[in-house]
This record gives sequence, structure tokens and C-alpha cells, in this order.
Amino acid sequence: MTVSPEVRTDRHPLTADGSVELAVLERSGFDESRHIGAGVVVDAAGTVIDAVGDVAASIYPRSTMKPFQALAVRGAGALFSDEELVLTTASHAGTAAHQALALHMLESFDHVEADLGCPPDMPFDRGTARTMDGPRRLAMNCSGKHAGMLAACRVNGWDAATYLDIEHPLQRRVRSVVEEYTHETVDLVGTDGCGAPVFPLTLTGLARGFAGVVARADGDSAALTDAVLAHPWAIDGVGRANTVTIERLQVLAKLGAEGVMVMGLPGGAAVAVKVLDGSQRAGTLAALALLERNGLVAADGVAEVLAATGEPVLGGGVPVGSVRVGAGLR
Ligand SMILES: NC(=O)C[C@H](N)C(=O)O
Repeated sequence: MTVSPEVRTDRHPLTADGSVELAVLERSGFDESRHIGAGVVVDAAGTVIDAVGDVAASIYPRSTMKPFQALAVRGAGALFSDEELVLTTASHAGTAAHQALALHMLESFDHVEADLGCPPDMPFDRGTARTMDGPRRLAMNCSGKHAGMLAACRVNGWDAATYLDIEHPLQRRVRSVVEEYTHETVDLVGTDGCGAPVFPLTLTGLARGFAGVVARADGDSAALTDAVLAHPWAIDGVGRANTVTIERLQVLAKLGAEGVMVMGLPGGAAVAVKVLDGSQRAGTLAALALLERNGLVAADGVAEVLAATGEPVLGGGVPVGSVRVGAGLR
């Protein structure tokens, strides 16, 4: 992590003391695991309307930064089809369709797979992984984001070999988009798993920023929001949690690694959640519980999404338990 001269003295990480119980896994009638963390709901104007835990704590947003990165790429003049635009903001499952889309994005701007700055990886989708000989960059969940960044370099004549450097013109743009939407000063820079710069943000700033994106206040954020709603398969994968949430609830959902989840109602509120232990298990459950308790999504729709995407608790191959909303959210 590098530190800029004007470090915020109030920036602090989320701790156990700043967390509440978000989810509990019960097996055979006995509680087995608990996930703690924090979550915040803001309205369309970015005002906090509900919060649990220390939502002034900062977290790495990981892939929930992708909507801001996608807007920076589009703002730099790299234009794609709607499905490709969704891939620029995706943590995709790496299916053949996702990989083909990423390849088309590269080729449209005279790039090749080896130009991608993200590392070779196996796809999230197990079926696709079984068909592959080994990891490749196209299959990495961030390949669409990186293809978009490379396209922005081509359009502007920027150096494509250094596009992940924090002082590269593209990353400067990303930084200013993040600051514009979150209303926070970027003062710390880390490196995401895919190699891109990632900035700690308060949970509240992240929710505010996401509410700004789904507010559709300008052409680029409207195009991004509408594209995700129209092509939810591309942002995650068929049957996967973000895709199912978008399909069933018309709520934009975006996961980040290490237990981060943001969701936003087009033109309305947004929620941001961090599960302290980094587990992905509780993210969708906690974010939807926060939206539901504020009357922003219907209980039956939430139950449908959780039934379709919740992690099964199995014993001998049959369900013997469940994951429920924790005491901190009730
Ligand atoms: N889904 C994610 O958050 C991935 C993240 N961008 C990483 O590279 O690790």
C-alpha cells in the first residue's frame, strides 16, 4: 500500500468491535457459524437511512469499485455494445460466453489476450473449468474490466503496458470518478487481486457512490445501469447470486471479494455490506435483509432469491440446516 501526502487521520478499518451479527449457519438445529460485519443503506440523495455496525470504517471495495472503473473507461471514450459494457463492470463466471465477449472487446481495439494485466486464472464456473487445460487471463473474473481499460488506452493513445500504474491517465480518471461519486478523498492506494489499484472507502461512501451510479443522472451511468438490468447474465453468471438478484428484483447487485456486497435500486436507494471475515456466504442475505427491513424490496422476492442462490447446508448430501439473518439485522 502506498500513502499519499494528505493521509486522512480518521480512516480506520472495520473491527469486531465495530461489527454486528449478520448471519448464522445452523446445522441439525444447532448454531455452527456466525458472520459479523457492518452494513448501511442510503437514499437516492446519499443520506444514511439505516446502519448497523461502524459504517464510518473503511474497507477495500474490491470489485464493487468496478462500476466506477467502468464509468471512467466509458468517460474516456471507449464505447462497447451493451453486453460488453456490462462485462466492464463484471466479476464474471468465466463461461465460454463471458470469455468470448471479453475476447471480442480486446479484438475490437486491436488487443490480444496477452495484453490483459489481470493474471491467468481458472473460471468461477466449475463446468467451464473442467473443459480448460489450465488458467488463462480471459477466464479471470475481471477480464472484461481490463479489456475495457485497454480499449480506453487505445482510444486515447495512452500507454497500454502501464495502464495499471496509479499515475497512468486512466487510473487518474478512475480516482476522480470514485471521488466524485463517493464524495471521499482517495488517500490510500492498494493493489486488487487483479492487479488494478483499489482504494479504501468508508462503507457509507461506497453506498453513496453506488446510489449515485444507479440514480442514472447522466448518460453514462444511465447506460451502465440499463445495460446491467437488460443483460444480468454478463455481470456474474446464470444462476449465480448477483445475476439472480438482478433478474428477480430488478435491483443492481455487485459483489466484491472478501465479503463485500452492494445493491442499488435504479433511481433509488443503495446498500453496502462488509462481512468482516471475508466470507461471501452472508453478503446477499445481509444486503437483502437491510433493503427488506427498510421496505425497499418485497419479502417474497427476497425469499425467492435466497432459495435460489443460498448456500445449502448439507449432511450426507441432503439439507440438514440453513443460513439465517443474524441478530444484528433483526
Ligand atoms: N471479485 C472481486 O472482487 C475480484 C477482485 N477485483 C480481485 O481482483 O480480487
